[in-house]
Amino acid sequence: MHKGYEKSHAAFAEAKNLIPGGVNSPVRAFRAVGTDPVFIERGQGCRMFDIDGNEYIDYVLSWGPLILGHAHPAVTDAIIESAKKGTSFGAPTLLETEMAKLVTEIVPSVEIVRMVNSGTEATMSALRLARGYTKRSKIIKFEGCYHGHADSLLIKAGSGVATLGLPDSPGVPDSVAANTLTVPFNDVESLKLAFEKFGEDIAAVIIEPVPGNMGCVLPQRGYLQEVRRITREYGALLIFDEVMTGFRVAYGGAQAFYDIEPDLTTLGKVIGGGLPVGAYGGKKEIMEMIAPAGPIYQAGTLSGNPLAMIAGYTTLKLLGRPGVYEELTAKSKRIAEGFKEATAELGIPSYATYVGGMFGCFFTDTQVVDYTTAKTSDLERYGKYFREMLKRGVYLAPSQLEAGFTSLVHTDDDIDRTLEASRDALKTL
Ligand SMILES: Cc1ncc(COP(=O)(O)O)c(C=O)c1O
Ligand SMILES: N[C@H](C=O)CCC(=O)O
Repeated sequence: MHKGYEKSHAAFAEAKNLIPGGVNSPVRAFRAVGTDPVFIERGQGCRMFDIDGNEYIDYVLSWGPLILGHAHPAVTDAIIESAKKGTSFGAPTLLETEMAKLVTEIVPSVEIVRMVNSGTEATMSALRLARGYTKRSKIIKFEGCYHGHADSLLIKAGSGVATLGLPDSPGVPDSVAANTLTVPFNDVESLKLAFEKFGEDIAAVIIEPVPGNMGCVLPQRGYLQEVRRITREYGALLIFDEVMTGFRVAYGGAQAFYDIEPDLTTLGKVIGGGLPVGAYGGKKEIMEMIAPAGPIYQAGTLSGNPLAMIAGYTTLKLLGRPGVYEELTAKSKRIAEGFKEATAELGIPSYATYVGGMFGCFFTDTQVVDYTTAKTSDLERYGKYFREMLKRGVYLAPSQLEAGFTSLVHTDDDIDRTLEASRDALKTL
């Protein structure tokens, strides 16, 4: 039985006096879905439990990292054992080399890799590297793609920036913003035009190969190949931001799934197994421009932290078992197709996507291919759907403009219950 949200409401009221907006990352505030956030007490498997005693089947999974579910015993045990030996050394450890070896074996284009502490650090560092390597200033990003909160990437960004309607954040100097060009995703002609005009100045194109920060949007056939061809033609680096798609769309990420070789790759989320980690890697010739091998500076007091490394290493090892990505895909497919089927029966306009362990359920009858089409979704209807699902024990992303995630611990029964809740919730809209 639903136990209400009394304690969560009180906790949020108190938090708002002490933390900006009551949260440590804007997307957690539930602003786009017309309610207060629930405060979480604990997680186990695919379940989360809030402080009022409500239980949820979780499809946010800490925004992607928890592909093995909450508190996976192997990951938790590894963290505890590692913590007993010390929590940080600020000096090299053997595990960092093991981790680098594993990542370079899994991600096809990554020959050498540097660990950082978040996805934001990874993309910010990759851009500095691209600019230093090419000696050019401009970058291209795609409308509705989110690459973390570094200044030059907060232009027409997705995720919380889009949800809160803050397309260009105050505090980013005009001189920085001027070096970021934006084009629509899945639109080859716009990319060509940008290169025809500014080609000599463009250091890099940074792309979410499957954007997951405007809902889950799929690249159209041949699109990523064209992006690769054009960047090569103009001598700009292609950066695949696989912070979300890495180890989630396929073991080797979207680059393995779509068979594209980017010059640089950024990683985060799953690579940390639920602890704060990011990474960037790629061709040795480019990566060796990074200090101390080369002149481009990037550093981190806690980078390569032993707890984060062991959590990530244990997670990646477990993901290497046969059948993992087929299983994740089958689960995402059931969610997306179940949503599509129920909305069709009820005459509600909808569009749904999935790939690997990611899915998107949109309230629009427009095919969602970019940010403009993603925004044709009925955001109010999503808000109501979200609240009805929450009441029925299903925790979805608190914004239509975010992807959903499946894990290895969602069972068929969990998905049956989710689809049942979804059908009930849809009937109330
Ligand atoms: C594709 C992508 N890149 C970068 C980031 C930034 O990562 P972080 O939040 O760890 O800084 C995110 C998520 O936030 C993301 O989804
Ligand atoms: N969409 C973001 C990451 O993928 C959500 C995480 C955050 O900003 O807190």
